[in-house]
Amino acid sequence: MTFQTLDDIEDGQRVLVRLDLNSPVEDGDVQDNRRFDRHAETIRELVDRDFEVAVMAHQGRPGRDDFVSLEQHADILADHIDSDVEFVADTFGPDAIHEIAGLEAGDVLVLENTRMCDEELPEEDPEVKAQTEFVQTLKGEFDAYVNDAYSAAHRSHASLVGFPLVMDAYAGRVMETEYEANTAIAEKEFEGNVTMVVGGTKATDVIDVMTHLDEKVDDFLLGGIAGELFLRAAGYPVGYDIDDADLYDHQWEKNSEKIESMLDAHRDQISLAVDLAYEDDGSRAEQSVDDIDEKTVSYLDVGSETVMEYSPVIRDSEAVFVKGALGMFEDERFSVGTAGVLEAIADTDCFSVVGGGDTSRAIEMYGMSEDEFGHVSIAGGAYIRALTGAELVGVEVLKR
Ligand SMILES: Nc1ncnc2c1ncn2[C@@H]1O[C@H](COP(=O)(O)OP(=O)(O)O)[C@@H](O)[C@H]1O
Ligand SMILES: O=C(OP(=O)(O)O)[C@H](O)COP(=O)(O)O
Repeated sequence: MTFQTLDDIEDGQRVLVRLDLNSPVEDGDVQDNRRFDRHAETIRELVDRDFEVAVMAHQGRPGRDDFVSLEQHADILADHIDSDVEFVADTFGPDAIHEIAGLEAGDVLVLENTRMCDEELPEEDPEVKAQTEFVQTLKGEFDAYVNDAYSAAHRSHASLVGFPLVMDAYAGRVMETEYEANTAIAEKEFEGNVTMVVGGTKATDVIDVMTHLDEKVDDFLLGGIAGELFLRAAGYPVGYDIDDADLYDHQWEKNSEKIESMLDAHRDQISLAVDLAYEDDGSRAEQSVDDIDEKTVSYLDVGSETVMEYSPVIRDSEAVFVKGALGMFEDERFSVGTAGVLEAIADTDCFSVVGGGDTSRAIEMYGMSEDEFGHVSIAGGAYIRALTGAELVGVEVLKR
C-alpha cells in the first residue's frame, strides 16, 4: 500500500476526517445516497475503536441551489451508523473549536460545509492550502487527519490537500478501496470493444477526460449536458441555456474548441442522441434532433430511438464505463435514457463500472442491483480521471 491506512493508526485518538457527502438536493432536501452508506463503514469503525471524530465535508458550490448546510447530512449519517451524530454550524471558528474540545471517545461531530469557508475552494497548490488559517487552526485540535473522500480527490481544496502536509495523515476505508479498485481498472487491458457512456451535468470534467481516453475507448455514447454540447458543435440548435438555466453556456465557452476538435478528429467514435425528450403539458414528449429548428424547451433526457441505437453498442462491448446520467432520471418521465442504458449493461456479461454519486443512485431507483455491475464507484470525476492514469492530488499528498 502506498499510503498509511486505518490499520496503521492507534485507537482512541482525536481525528479530523474528510468525507465526501456531496449529495443531490431536491427542493432543499438532501437525498440519501450510496456515499452515506459507504462512508458510514469508516465512521462506524472509528466509533467502535473509540476515536473522537470530527467530520469535514462539502455540499454543492456557492451560487448553486445545492449549496446548503450539512445539518441534514449529520442526521442521515446518524441513521447509517446507528449512533448519534452532532452538528455545528461553523467550519473552524470559536463554535467549531468549542464543540471539538467537548468530543469524547466514540463521539461524532459534523462541521459545517467546508465550502462556506473562503479558503477552501480556490484550486491552489497543497503547500499554499497548508498555510491557510483554516488548516492552521484545525490542525492543533487533532492528533491525526483521515481522508476518506476519494471522490473529491481530484480537487486541490484546503480540506483535501492542506492537512496531510502538516499532520499525520491516513486513508479511510473508502479511500483505500476506491483507490485500489480504480487503479486496477485503469490498468486492465480489454481485447474487445470498450464503450464509455458520458452524460451528467459536469460536462467540463468529462470533456477534459474524453480527450485523454480516445485511444482506450472505442465508442463514446453521449447524453446529458455534454451530449447537448456536442450536438451544438455538430450544428444542432440545442445545448444552450434558456430561461434562467445555468448548465450550458459557461461550459460551452470553456469547451467549445475541444469539442469541435474532438468531433473533427474522432467523429466515428462519438455517438450523439438522435432524439431528445422534454416536458409537454406535464408529460414526456420526444423530438428527433433533425426536427429541432430552434431551442424553445429544456431537453431533459435522450429519446427512445437513441436508447435503441446505444443498446446494441453496449451488447457488443467487452467493457462499459458510465460517467453521468443521460437525463434527469430522478424524475421517472426522464429516466428512459439512463435506466435503458443501465439495463442494457446489466443484461450483458461485459465488465462494467458505474460512477458518480448521483448517477449510481439510478441503479436501485430503477430496480437493478449493484451485483449486476463490475464496480459501482461513488466517485464520478475522480474515477474517470483515474481511468486516464492521471494522479489525483488528494491521493498524492497522502502518499508523502
Ligand atoms: N438534460 C439534463 N438536464 C438536467 N439535468 C440532467 C440532464 N441530464 C442529466 N442530468 C442530471 O445529471 C446528474 C448527474 O450528473 P453529475 O452530477 O455530473 O454526475 P455524478 O454526480 O453522477 O458524477 C443527474 O442528477 C441528472 O439529473
Ligand atoms: O460529487 C463530486 O464529484 P462527481 O459529481 O464528479 O462525483 C465531488 O464531491 C466533487 O464535487 P465538485 O465537482 O463540486 O468539486
